[in-house]
Amino acid sequence: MSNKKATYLVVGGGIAGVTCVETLSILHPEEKLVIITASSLVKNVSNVSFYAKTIVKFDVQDTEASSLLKIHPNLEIIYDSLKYLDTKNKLATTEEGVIIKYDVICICTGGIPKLISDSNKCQRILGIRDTESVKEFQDKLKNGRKMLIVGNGGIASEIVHATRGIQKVWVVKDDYISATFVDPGAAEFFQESFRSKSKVQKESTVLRRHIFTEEDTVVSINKNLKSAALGPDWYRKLENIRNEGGDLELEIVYKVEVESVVETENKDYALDVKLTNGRIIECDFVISATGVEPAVNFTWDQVPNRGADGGLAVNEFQETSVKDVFAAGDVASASWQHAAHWFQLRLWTQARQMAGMAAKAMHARMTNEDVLQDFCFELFTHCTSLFGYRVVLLGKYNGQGLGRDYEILLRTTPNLEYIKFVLQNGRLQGVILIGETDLEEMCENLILDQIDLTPFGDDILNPDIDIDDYFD
Ligand SMILES: Cc1cc2nc3c(=O)[nH]c(=O)nc-3n(C[C@H](O)[C@H](O)[C@H](O)COP(=O)(O)OP(=O)(O)OC[C@H]3O[C@@H](n4cnc5c(N)ncnc54)[C@H](O)[C@@H]3O)c2cc1C
Ligand SMILES: NC(=O)C1=CN([C@@H]2O[C@H](COP(=O)(O)OP(=O)(O)OC[C@H]3O[C@@H](n4cnc5c(N)ncnc54)[C@H](OP(=O)(O)O)[C@@H]3O)[C@@H](O)[C@H]2O)C=CC1
Repeated sequence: MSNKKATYLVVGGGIAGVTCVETLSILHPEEKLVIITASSLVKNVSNVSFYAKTIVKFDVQDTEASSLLKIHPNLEIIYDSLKYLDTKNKLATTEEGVIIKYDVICICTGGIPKLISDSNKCQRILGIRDTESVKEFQDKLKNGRKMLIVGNGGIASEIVHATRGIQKVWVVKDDYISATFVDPGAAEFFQESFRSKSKVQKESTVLRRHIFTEEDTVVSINKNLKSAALGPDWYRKLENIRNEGGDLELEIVYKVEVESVVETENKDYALDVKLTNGRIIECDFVISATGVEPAVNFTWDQVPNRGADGGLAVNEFQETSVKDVFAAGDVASASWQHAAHWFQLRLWTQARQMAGMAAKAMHARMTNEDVLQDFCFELFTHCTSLFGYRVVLLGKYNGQGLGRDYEILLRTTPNLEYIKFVLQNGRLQGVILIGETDLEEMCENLILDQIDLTPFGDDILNPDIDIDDYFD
């Protein structure tokens, strides 16, 4: 057992933990900082590019934790896991018995996959989170003939897009695909592109305005780690597996869930998966891409308040209900009063933004300064790629929380672009941009400034009019 002392203690080597260390190394390099990381590889952000003020795209790689020593002269890395936190005496104890006395601490322990209920009984139900789980998936892909994918968010969409040479049954709760990120129209746009496969073929542009009615579906946004979560482009590791067979059939089963998974003996396939509509699907294995739950995997003298999703409830400065205990990334639950166009989704970008905010607030606590919440929490932004297309989501892109009183303006060109504006009282509330639309900056401004767009009518999305000219 050894005792150590640090002004700042950060727990976790994912994007949140590393960002917190990096920000503190700029703000307070002269103070002692300790990071506890369970893995020698930590996450590193590079090639940061700004599409607009708040719309950021970046690459994420694994890097040796020791590389952090170069940026912070007073950093100590402890390769271990946090076991117990005594917040009254400000003592953190690791699995190996190291005790660290800290002044302020930031918990960045991430999340774990939230799997379907039979997963504890069956080895053939996999979740994807880290490099180890992808290796297991790769092995199953090499030998499998048929997989069932359950879930309708980021991971399921990427797996369906990236895997070849294996039969896929995609089971979704909704009546369209990729519901976490897009609306039924965008889902149809993606499916059209699966069908035609030819993305270069330019077809006629369709522009339409849609008044939201009772019949329409409101798309609701939901809700012992060894290494950090994967991120953009992880699925490229799947692309070369079993591609000799070419594309096999993809079947999408809508509006159902998995009721049970039973391992079979002496049958062609190892699993019988029973769906809530009574159908039984035989397959080799199941991918449960059904979301993430916060990883609060250590004990405390006093447990801070939790959010509805089980995460550590944090205020706008990322502080939990226990003084001097901060939290950021997937483990945190954003419990402040959100700005009109922001909400929480567990994403790289938000892990990075929360951790930067936590570091600033921790520094302010140590130096008795005031701090303001960062501007990035004014607007939800997400840049990603789905089914081979660039996707940018801004604000209330699916009308989240807008009730039934909003309009949708759409412009779509099959295989090229899909643009959706969500308007309320003539003002832009959210946007889905699929393809190379070059509209990110204009949309960001229109949402943040809440300009009344009524005078422009449908011209706001007319491809023959350069709308930027209106605002010059
Ligand atoms: C397959 C996949 C693809 C994704 N793709 C994207 C994407 O394209 N775009 C996007 O924006 N987001 C994506 N995400 C989400 C993104 O990866 C997460 O939101 C982000 O990584 C969360 O970062 P974090 O630092 O909070 O958590 P994590 O990355 O989970 O890091 C937590 C770290 O804490 C460590 N830890 C846990 N418990 C302890 C403990 N007790 N003591 C010490 N250390 C501990 C873990 O080992 C880990 O290193 C993806 C996630 C997955 C799983
Ligand atoms: N490109 C990107 O930005 C990517 C981001 N990620 C991130 O990684 C994390 C994990 O990804 P993922 O697992 O796809 O999580 P997501 O939260 O993206 O999606 C989970 C999906 O599973 C559904 N679901 C939840 N429980 C069940 C159930 N019991 N049966 C059937 N469906 C269910 C959810 O529906 P409902 O919402 O109705 O509960 C939702 O459609 C997320 O934070 C995600 O944002 C992952 C991959 C790519």
